[in-house]
Amino acid sequence: MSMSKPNVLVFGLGGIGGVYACLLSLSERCCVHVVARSNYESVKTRGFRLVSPKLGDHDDIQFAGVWRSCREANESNVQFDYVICANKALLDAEPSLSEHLRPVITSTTSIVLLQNGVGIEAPLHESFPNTTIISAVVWTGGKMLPEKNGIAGVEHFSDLSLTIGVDYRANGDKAEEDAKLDRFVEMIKAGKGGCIVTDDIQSQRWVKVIWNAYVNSLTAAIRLPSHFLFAATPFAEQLSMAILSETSTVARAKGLNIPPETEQQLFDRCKAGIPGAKGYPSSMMMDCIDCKPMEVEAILGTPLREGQRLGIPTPTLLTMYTILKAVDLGRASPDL
Ligand SMILES: NC(=O)C1=CN([C@@H]2O[C@H](COP(=O)(O)OP(=O)(O)OC[C@H]3O[C@@H](n4cnc5c(N)ncnc54)[C@H](OP(=O)(O)O)[C@@H]3O)[C@@H](O)[C@H]2O)C=CC1
Ligand SMILES: CC(C)(CO)C(=O)C(=O)O
Repeated sequence: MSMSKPNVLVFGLGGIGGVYACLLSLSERCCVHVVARSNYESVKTRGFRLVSPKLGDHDDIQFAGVWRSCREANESNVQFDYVICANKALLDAEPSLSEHLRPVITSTTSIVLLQNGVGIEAPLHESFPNTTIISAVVWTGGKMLPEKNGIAGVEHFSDLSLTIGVDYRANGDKAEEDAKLDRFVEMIKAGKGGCIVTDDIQSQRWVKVIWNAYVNSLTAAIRLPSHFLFAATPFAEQLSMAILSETSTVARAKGLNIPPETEQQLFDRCKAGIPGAKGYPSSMMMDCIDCKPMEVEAILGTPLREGQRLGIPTPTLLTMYTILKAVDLGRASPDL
């Protein structure tokens, strides 16, 4: 890696990609390029705007490069030190994430995952065995804004923090991988983003997925925030604990560090809801309402399959997974 400013490519300029592309750009520690899809024309011609209580409001953030695809980004002849994946974690999508990224991955590129879900590193290790994969649990809130005066943008809300670590590759040089992580964390901190660095990113990812398997799946199934579950029937508590306990049991059986109070804490947080709101909404609920692909495989599929592999009964995960896969299929094939 050169000691000049690193080149960063953000793949997916949505809620989270938008916030981190702006944060890194404002840090002035790196050159930020983006691969955008629906907002490509607007970002290319007019720049991007950010609304954030922590980073301030900015109307004209200009990225070093705005590309339609990684292939196009590669044709610019820029070598990327970090490629940040902030698209939805869709493990069954075609083309796969690896296929999208392949043109920009060189021998010095690190991949950074800013995504929910588990089992998302494995296909990348398989495709790019010599590449450092940095994996982050995202606590930041970000949502795409409608265009204002023709300028696309993003709103940052709630936290601005990551729990982040290397998902170490087999036979890799740990010191070298840690140095790549440290350099990335420095850039995020220079941009005023919080980072908690961990040596055990998988345990952290699974704690988050225990929450997502619970809240995201139920709110997507009912297309309403979590308050309506508890208002509808006292059985909602039993269903909640079943999902929380099945996912936690799988994670512990994998040898991960899941504190014993996790299920109760997550249940209490969901039951209490966000002050002044009707419980918790979720990204999967929004995707379901908007008829967009849902992160079913990364949030429910991997825990379900890991449970089956380890001989752990997961009947509730099986139910939620199957129902949401069918909803996803219906969205993808409206004429069926
Ligand atoms: N938003 C949040 O507050 C939080 C999100 N997360 C996680 O972060 C990840 C990102 O979520 P979020 O930012 O909300 O998702 P969004 O749907 O807002 O953004 C994803 C972006 O990726 C773009 N994209 C997808 N495929 C391609 C492609 N082939 N080429 C170019 N761009 C592409 C989409 O483009 P297009 O606009 O065309 O669809 C969209 O702009 C997810 O895993 C989510 O679960 C975690 C915590 C909080
Ligand atoms: C923002 C948050 C934490 C809400 O549960 C989330 O991870 C999601 O919606 O996917």
